[in-house]
This record gives sequence, structure tokens and C-alpha cells, in this order.
Amino acid sequence: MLPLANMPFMEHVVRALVDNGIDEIVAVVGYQKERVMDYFEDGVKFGARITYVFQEERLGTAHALRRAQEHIDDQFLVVNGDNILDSRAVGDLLSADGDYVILGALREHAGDYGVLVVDGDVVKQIHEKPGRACAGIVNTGAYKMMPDIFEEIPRTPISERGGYDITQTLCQMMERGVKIRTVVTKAIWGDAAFAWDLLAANSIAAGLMKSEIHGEIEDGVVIRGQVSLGEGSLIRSGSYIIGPVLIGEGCDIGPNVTILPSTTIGDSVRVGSFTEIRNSILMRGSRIGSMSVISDSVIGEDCCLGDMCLIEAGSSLAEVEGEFYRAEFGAVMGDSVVAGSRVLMMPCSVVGSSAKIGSGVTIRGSVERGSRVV
Ligand SMILES: CC(=O)N[C@H]1[C@@H](OP(=O)(O)OP(=O)(O)OC[C@H]2O[C@@H](n3ccc(=O)[nH]c3=O)[C@H](O)[C@@H]2O)O[C@H](CO)[C@@H](O)[C@@H]1O
Repeated sequence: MLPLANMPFMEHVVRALVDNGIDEIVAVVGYQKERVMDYFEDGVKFGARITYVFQEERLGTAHALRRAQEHIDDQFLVVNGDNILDSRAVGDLLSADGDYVILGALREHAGDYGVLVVDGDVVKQIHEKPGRACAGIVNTGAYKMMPDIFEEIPRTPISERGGYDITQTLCQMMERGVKIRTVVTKAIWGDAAFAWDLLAANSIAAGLMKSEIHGEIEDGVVIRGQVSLGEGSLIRSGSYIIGPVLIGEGCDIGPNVTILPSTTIGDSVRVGSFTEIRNSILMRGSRIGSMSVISDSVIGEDCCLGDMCLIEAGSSLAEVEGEFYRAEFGAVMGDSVVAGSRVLMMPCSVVGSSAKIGSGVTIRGSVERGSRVV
């Protein structure tokens, strides 16, 4: 449900399916399922009938798929709800020949995905997240399948990660001689494992959106490229906005604010004068003071940053739940973070929800949720 281009991740997926004429969707939901169900309801307003099935415990992708079994009696597609794929990628999968097709994509850094070993367009093996640096065809997690997969899933052994992986199920079928093909798409596909991956996905999604101006733009505002402005939003004089930029409803931006690609601003956001924002996501209800610079960052809902805050982008190690990952971004922030004025956040800062940061503080590394930094 995290927003990309001001639309929940999953809505991009649903739209890509509906654009291809798919009008029946089974959504496997678990964590915070009410948020998904309240938003999509029966799916009719999105152009498809959505049925929900529940996975109480996250026991892997094969286990998740099995929840949908009773609703499937014909060839079907499987897509991840947290990947961004444009409708051409779904089209590539639909038009590919074969009972079983894996949508592949070429990646220079394939090691963090399932890597496909192929002979022509036939998949011979899937190496699940080999880790090592390698280029190759990765499994996008989008598949065309037949209902007999449900006979194989119960024979899937538990993985080292402690779950039942659909990639393992498919490998077993290959060993039994079932032909599984791949179609390598050149269309847009991306996934988001970490909060900072949202930035790349957002920039893809923002580039796909059309410009629509519903709000008010004062005289003396420069707008170039694809820029959307929701109802009741105001861009004050002297502001400079270079798309792709999406601004939601009821926002108050400026005066003299600079917003650079690829930035998405949710509903009811306030950005104070002389502030610059680039390549960032600001979620609904957040407030940014004057003369601040926010770069390559994800700011959660209802955050409040004071004047002259600086979030610097760069490459560093980001800490998530005690593990360190090499990354390149400014800061990622949970919801309801409050920061005073003159706060400096060093590259790859990770700030937990409801943290309170005093004025003049420099943040390095991670701040636990709910903590107070002075
Ligand atoms: C084992 C497996 O499938 N691996 C694939 C999966 O890895 P990856 O490790 O990324 O798979 P995730 O854990 O992200 O799960 C994929 C999708 O299934 C959902 N989910 C997952 C587990 C679960 O118990 N319930 C559930 O609903 C997730 O919310 C997500 O939407 O996607 C990658 C593409 O992004 C592929 O390159 C990997 O080959």
C-alpha cells in the first residue's frame, strides 16, 4: 500500500492487469490486510473483480499461491503485489507460448534475484538469490501457470529461509520434464525490497503518469515536463518545478520552492519557502519547513521537519534491523517523525516512525522508532 506516484504499489499492478483485459483477480493478503481490502473493495472501480484469500503466516511464495487454489480452474497469471510492472510486461507474458512461462528480465546485478539458467527460451534451472555478482536473466516473480501446479506445491520441501518457494516448485516440475519457458521482457519491471528501493520504482511510475493540473498555480511559477497537481493544491509564486513531479490534493507549496525529478508529494503536504526537493517521496500530511534541502529520500506520513534541514544523498551503509546494506540515498523515514530546525541527516540515514529529533542534531546511521535524539 506504500505510494508510488501517489498510487499504492498494488494499484499499479492491478492497472497493468486490467489494461490487458484481465478482470478477475485473486489477491493473497496477510499483514495489514484491511488496508488492502478497504482500498480495493470488490475491485469493480478498478475494472476487475477482486477476491481475497488470507495467508495468516508468511510461509513463502508457494504457500501464498496455494491459498488461491480454490478460485482457479484454468490457466492463470501470478504477479507480485509489490513489484512494478507496466502493462507491456503483462502483455509479453500473456502472448508467450506455453503452459508455464516465467517473465524474465535482464539485470546487470542479478545475484539478489532468482537467476534463470536457460537453453533458448526453455528454463533449465532457477538459482534462487545466489548473492554473488553476476549479470543475467532474473525471475521477475511474474508467471503464467496451469492449475496442476497445485498438485506439485505440497511436494515442495521447506527452504533454507524457512518457507515454501514457488521457484523450488517450478524446479521440481522441470526435473519431471515439464517444459517451462521464459519470455524476457524489455518493458518496465522493478521490485522494492527496501524502503529506499521505492525511489527507483517511484521514478519509473512517475514517468508513466500523465500531466493533470487541477489545483491553483500562482503567477511566476515555472513548470516544465510532466507535472500533476491535485485538487485544492496551491503552488505559490516563484516556485520552479521540473517533472516528472506529482503533487496530491490539498497541498501548499512555496513560495520559491524548487522541486526536481522524480518527486512525488502525497495529499495535504506543506512545503515551506525556499526549500528544494529532488528525487524524493513525501507521503501524505507531511510538513517541511523553509530553506531545507531534501534529496533522494522517502519521508513517511505526517512527518514534520523544521527549517533549514539538510538531507544529503550519497553512498553509504544503511542499517536495517541490525544488518548493514550498501546503498545510495538520503534518508528514509517512517511515519510521524518530528525534527526541529537545522537537522543534518547524513547519507543513508534510516529513521524509525515517531522518532523525535532535536534542533541542530546530526543524524548518522539509524534511529530506532519512537526514540528521542537530542
Ligand atoms: C522464492 C521466490 O519466489 N523467489 C522470487 C521472489 O523473491 P523475493 O524474495 O523477492 O520474494 P518476496 O519475499 O518479495 O515475495 C514475492 C511476493 O510474494 C509475497 N509473499 C511472499 C511470501 C509469503 O509467504 N507470502 C507472500 O504473499 C510478497 O509479499 C511479494 O509480493 O521474487 C523475485 C522477484 O521480485 C524473484 O527474483 C525470486 O526468484
